[in-house]
Amino acid sequence: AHLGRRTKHPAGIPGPHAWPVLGNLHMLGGHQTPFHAFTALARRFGPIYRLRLGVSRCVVVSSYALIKEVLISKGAHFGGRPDFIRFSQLFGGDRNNSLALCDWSELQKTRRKIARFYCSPRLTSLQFQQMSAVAEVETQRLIARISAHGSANALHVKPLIQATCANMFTSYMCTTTFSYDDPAFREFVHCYDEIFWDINQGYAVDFLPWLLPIYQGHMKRLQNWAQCIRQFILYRVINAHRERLKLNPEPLDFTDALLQHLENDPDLTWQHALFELEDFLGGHSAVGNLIMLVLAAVISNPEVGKKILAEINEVAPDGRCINLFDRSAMPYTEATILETLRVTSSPIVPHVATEDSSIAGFTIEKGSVVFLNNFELNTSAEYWDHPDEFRPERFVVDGSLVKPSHFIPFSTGKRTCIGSKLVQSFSFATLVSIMQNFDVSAGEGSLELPKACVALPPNTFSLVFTPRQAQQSQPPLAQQA
Ligand code: HEM
Repeated sequence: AHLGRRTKHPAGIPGPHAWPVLGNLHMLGGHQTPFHAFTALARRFGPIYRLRLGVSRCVVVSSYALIKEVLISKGAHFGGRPDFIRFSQLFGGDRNNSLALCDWSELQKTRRKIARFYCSPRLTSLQFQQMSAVAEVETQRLIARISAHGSANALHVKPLIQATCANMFTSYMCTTTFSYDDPAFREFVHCYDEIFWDINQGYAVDFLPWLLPIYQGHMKRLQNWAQCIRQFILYRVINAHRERLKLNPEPLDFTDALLQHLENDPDLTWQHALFELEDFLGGHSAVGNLIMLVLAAVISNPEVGKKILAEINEVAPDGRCINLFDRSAMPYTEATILETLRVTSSPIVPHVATEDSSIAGFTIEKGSVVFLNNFELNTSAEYWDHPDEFRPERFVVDGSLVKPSHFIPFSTGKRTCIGSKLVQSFSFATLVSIMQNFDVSAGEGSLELPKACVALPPNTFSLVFTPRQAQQSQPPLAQQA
């Protein structure tokens, strides 16, 4: 009876009746994901409604017009992040150590500025050339490794793809790479994958902090993964950079720039660089998961794979290695990555009102958590033709890639994703080199794409990689490596 009742909020925002203690938390259960619940509630209460999730006062915004109001026109009022305990556990007890989970501050502005220079290089810049070169080297190492496995058995390829992406990130940002066989590196990559999976799950303890005692084991695991990652970054990346910078203060890469900036600021220490690198290098995990999802989508939609292959053969008829400068000539391949982002619909990290404000004329109190329901934006028939179908061509108009303005997989406004260019570049490079070299087919495990989540569990489906006939005239890459 509670569920159907509309009550009047003092501020007038519509929303369901909230139970004592749980608030509306119980309403998120019984749906495939919390975002399915948000969408179902939007059908009843409209594009803005309020919820109370345990201790948190929340607002859910589901239309493009209102999402823009929160992120752009009133971005300055909604730049905070929620105080979920798990967020702090990952960053040494203080979520403000994290770039993605901290509240807005001057430090955050500066960190974003340094990061943007490296993460969003212009096509004509030296950084872009470096990114392309890194992608080429690392994808060739991946191809060699897959070739060495052979096509007789399915391959649990996720750890390998994650290691490739990790090396792309460490090569580009830290001028360092690691062997696939290095046990500490494998553990580092695995810990990130566990964290990425975990952070993409919703837990009641985020909203009911008194449940913490029964989540102790879970929190300890999170801390241990984060600790393992930081040890690796400290001993295998930062120490060498600090030593080299003492001899030559000219910054060679992102890590140098970060260390120099932080060491010149009396309020900051090199530990800030450690947390920052933890955050940035962790981006590789998102890229690796996305590549796995794109491969699953391509296998499940064979006509999509054929069209990507046609682009590959047109751009590189001689089988040469495709690089990032080829991207503009391969709109369908790019569109396949975008379509995967659309259907999986990675949630926008919740925002928090940092002052009293309003949305759609409704008063929003400081401290309210704002959920931006981009799942609705990505899957509603209001915004897309046949939204349930996997159709990359929706992003290709007259042979060019076109993104509708309501498609914001990396969000928009002042807290927009810093890594979107890295994602699009490295996922493109990995996808085309795999498809250029292998016919990829299903192994074991379901290839169904998750909804409202861009993460797959660390132990997920395997795939079969059969070398393409066309490549057989060239020396096998496994022998070249
Ligand atoms: C599949 C890949 C990825 C997707 C779909 C994605 C999407 C997003 C989204 C939706 C946000 C929230 C923006 C907001 O709150 O308004 C975000 C934030 C962020 N992303 Fe990504 N991201 C991806 C990969 C990456 C990578 C590779 C990096 C690494 C460099 C990265 C770095 C960040 C950072 C630092 C933030 C926080 C920015 C801030 O709060 O100021 N992301 N991302």
